[in-house]
Amino acid sequence: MPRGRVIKNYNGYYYVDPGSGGAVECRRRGKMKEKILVGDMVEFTATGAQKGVIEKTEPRKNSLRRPAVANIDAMFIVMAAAAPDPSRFLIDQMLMTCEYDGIHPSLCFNKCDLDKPLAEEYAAFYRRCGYAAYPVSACTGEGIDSLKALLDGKVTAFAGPSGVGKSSLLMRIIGRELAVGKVSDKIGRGRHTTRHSEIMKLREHTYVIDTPGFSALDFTHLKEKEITSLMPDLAKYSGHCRFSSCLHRSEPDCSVKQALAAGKILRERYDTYCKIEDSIAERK
Ligand SMILES: Nc1nc2c(ncn2[C@@H]2O[C@H](COP(=O)(O)OP(=O)(O)OP(=O)(O)O)[C@@H](O)[C@H]2O)c(=O)[nH]1
Ligand SMILES: [Zn+2]
Repeated sequence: MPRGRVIKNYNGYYYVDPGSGGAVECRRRGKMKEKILVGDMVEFTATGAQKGVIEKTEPRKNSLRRPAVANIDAMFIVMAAAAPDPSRFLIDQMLMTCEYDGIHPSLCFNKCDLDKPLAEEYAAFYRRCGYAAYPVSACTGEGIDSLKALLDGKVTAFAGPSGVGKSSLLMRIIGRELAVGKVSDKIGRGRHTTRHSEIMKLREHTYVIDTPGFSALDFTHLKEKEITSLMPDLAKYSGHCRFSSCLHRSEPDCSVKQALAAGKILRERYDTYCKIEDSIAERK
């Protein structure tokens, strides 16, 4: 049975990319119970020229909750070096949201043409926390080629707050390379149009996804212990405290506090942890 990747879900149709020959417009088999997400690998029966019926979805390796997309190989959180100014707390929350969905993201600091030293500083900071980070400029094209090289053979999602230049960046990346999908349509869409997650095919085996509506999780429903598990740089130390119930605040022999004092955990990251831990405690 032919298989392919769902690249778009629109008006009850699923558009499935079988790898070559263009997208196949599919309905789902009525008796199918499972939800079909953009990004899912599916098996389908061909029913006509570029038409088919999805019979089955294959197991997912991961999925984002909002927007619901499956099987992401890589994810970039896009922030601007300036205009709007980056907020470490927001960046941390977005990173943690990806980790919660089982995706270890990377970062792009766009608009590096506005403040190169700041973009570099932010990137260096997050590299120290264990995240790949790249200063780029959608305007001047700086850093775009190295970013493009990272996309090869993967499905890469881009997420970020409004105004950071995510659309401009995607436009730069996709440029003339686009093989499938109507990107000018997509990128040119007005601010008030509902945006769907849609996978854009750059070349064989290489796809990018815009993730409109991606926003930070509400962490207050998590257990305090889960918070460190979403921060790999803290998680590395959190299992070694004297008390297994340690919240890494004022407890004695806390290995997180020791790592903080030794500069192995960065102060701003610990501050994020405390801020979220406080919000959980307040909610109780
Ligand atoms: N200086 C500079 N400005 C940029 C760059 N990239 C984008 N911009 C500008 O930033 C503004 C926002 O860019 P968009 O691409 O619309 O940003 P977005 O993140 O897609 O925003 P939403 O559509 O609201 O999600 C526009 O005025 C762009 O011209 C860049 O690399 N440098
Ligand atoms: Zn501790």
